[in-house]
Amino acid sequence: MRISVIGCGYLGAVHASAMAELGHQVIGIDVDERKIAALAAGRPPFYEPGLPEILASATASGRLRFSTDIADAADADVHFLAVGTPQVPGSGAADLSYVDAAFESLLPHLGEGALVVGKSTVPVGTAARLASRLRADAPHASLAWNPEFLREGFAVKDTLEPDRLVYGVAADHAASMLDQIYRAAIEAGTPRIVTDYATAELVKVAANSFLATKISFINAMSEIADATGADVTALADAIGHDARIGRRFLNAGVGFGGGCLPKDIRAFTARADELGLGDSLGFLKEVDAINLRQRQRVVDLAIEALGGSAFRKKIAVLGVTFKPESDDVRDSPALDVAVQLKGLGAEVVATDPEGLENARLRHPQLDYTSSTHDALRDAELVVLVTEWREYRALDPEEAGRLVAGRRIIDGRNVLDPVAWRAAGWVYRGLGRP
Ligand SMILES: NC(=O)C1=CN([C@@H]2O[C@H](COP(=O)(O)OP(=O)(O)OC[C@H]3O[C@@H](n4cnc5c(N)ncnc54)[C@H](O)[C@@H]3O)[C@@H](O)[C@H]2O)C=CC1
Ligand SMILES: O=C(O)[C@H]1O[C@H](OP(=O)(O)OP(=O)(O)OC[C@H]2O[C@@H](n3ccc(=O)[nH]c3=O)[C@H](O)[C@@H]2O)[C@H](O)[C@@H](O)[C@@H]1O
Repeated sequence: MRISVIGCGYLGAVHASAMAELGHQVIGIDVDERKIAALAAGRPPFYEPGLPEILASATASGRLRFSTDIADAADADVHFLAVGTPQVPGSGAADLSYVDAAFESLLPHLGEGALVVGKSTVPVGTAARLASRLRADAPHASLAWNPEFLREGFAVKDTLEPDRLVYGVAADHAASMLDQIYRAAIEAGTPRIVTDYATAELVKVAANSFLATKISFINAMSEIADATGADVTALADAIGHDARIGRRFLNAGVGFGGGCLPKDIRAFTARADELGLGDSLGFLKEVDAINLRQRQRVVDLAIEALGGSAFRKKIAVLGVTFKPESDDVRDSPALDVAVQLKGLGAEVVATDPEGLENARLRHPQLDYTSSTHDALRDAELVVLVTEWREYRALDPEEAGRLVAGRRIIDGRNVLDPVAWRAAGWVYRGLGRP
């Protein structure tokens, strides 16, 4: 199939490369010239394990090209829309201006029988609106909504071997075209749900809302655990053995961040409000509030560990990205904690294996180092906020020789409290006695 992918960010660059890996002829389009130049040269503009390999092989084979000119997408049979849908500043609603602009720019280039496939996460009702636009101005083309469930850090595997495929379609031929694209996954047994536009749009935000709720649930339990001396990690293990609950996504800590979960639950709530159904999703506001409270809890624990004030104290912040195996710092709890501590007068030194470039752009006021040792050296407090493997593997004795005070806040509950305390550290996790 000839495919275009419009928007080559975290989602689109991986999707374009993975589609070429499957043997399709792909063109990636983006308005960002630097991004396109890097991708065309076979260099991913962000960190994603596995992407360099498939991008390099696909660009070298000629199956994958990139352009900033949407007219270069005109030959494609299928056009994936993968542009951003960020939060409107000051409101929870999704900003659809990028989707609308990309869609409008594509309209004049749609060939006979072309299929436009939405991948971006959008408020329910968006696909129906774009479909009616197609009927008016490009009736020879049609629309499908095919939400994406990939996780950063596992994006290549999740794209090539998804848990499920969801197609929101208005006609059978759209589903057949998508089947041709995803033939390899379908033949490998990937479940495929063919449904209407509204359901497909809702599946995506419902999935992210459920995941966010699961995390906030366990974080609420961690607050109760802290107040009662219980251990939230043992609690998660115990309830997680019940297959109906499941242990995954029950890790208490500084909470969820990133370019998706936080904005998606807010956009879903805003859409429900528009539909007059605000009460139905009222609990998502609580999910959001619990999540933001976790960041404050980490800051409060830090102050407490420092005897009541962070002023002029050196604090090593381990991690700036919203999760390991990604360089993404969008709505990162780790960076939020670092910024708050800096605001309280602390001398914050943040470190991260992959996220420093993005963090510097967003928060130039912080001090950064790429060396974990330099961050730890003479610190009076260590705050672990992103559980990169190298931080999980820190040796308490070795780290203890670098710091000025053996105090650590484990914002991800990933260290062994017994080992750290045995090495003389004051250890605090969230919901761990
Ligand atoms: N990042 C992720 O893990 C996932 C993201 N999503 C959804 O996918 C969408 C994209 O997310 P990300 O890739 O993370 O965002 P991103 O911000 O990394 O990428 C969006 C890209 O679209 C480009 N763009 C904006 N307007 C354009 C236009 N008119 N024409 C061509 N390109 C244009 C931007 O330059 C940027 O490179 C969002 O709706 C997000 O919720 C869904 C699943 C996973
Ligand atoms: O719509 C999206 O963009 C994507 O959002 C999430 O993927 P992602 O944001 O890459 O990261 P997750 O692995 O879901 O983690 C999200 C956040 O939750 C936090 N988290 C995760 C699990 C957990 O138990 N506890 C916890 O605090 C992570 O640290 C991270 O900050 C979903 O998992 C994907 O299925 C979805 O496609």
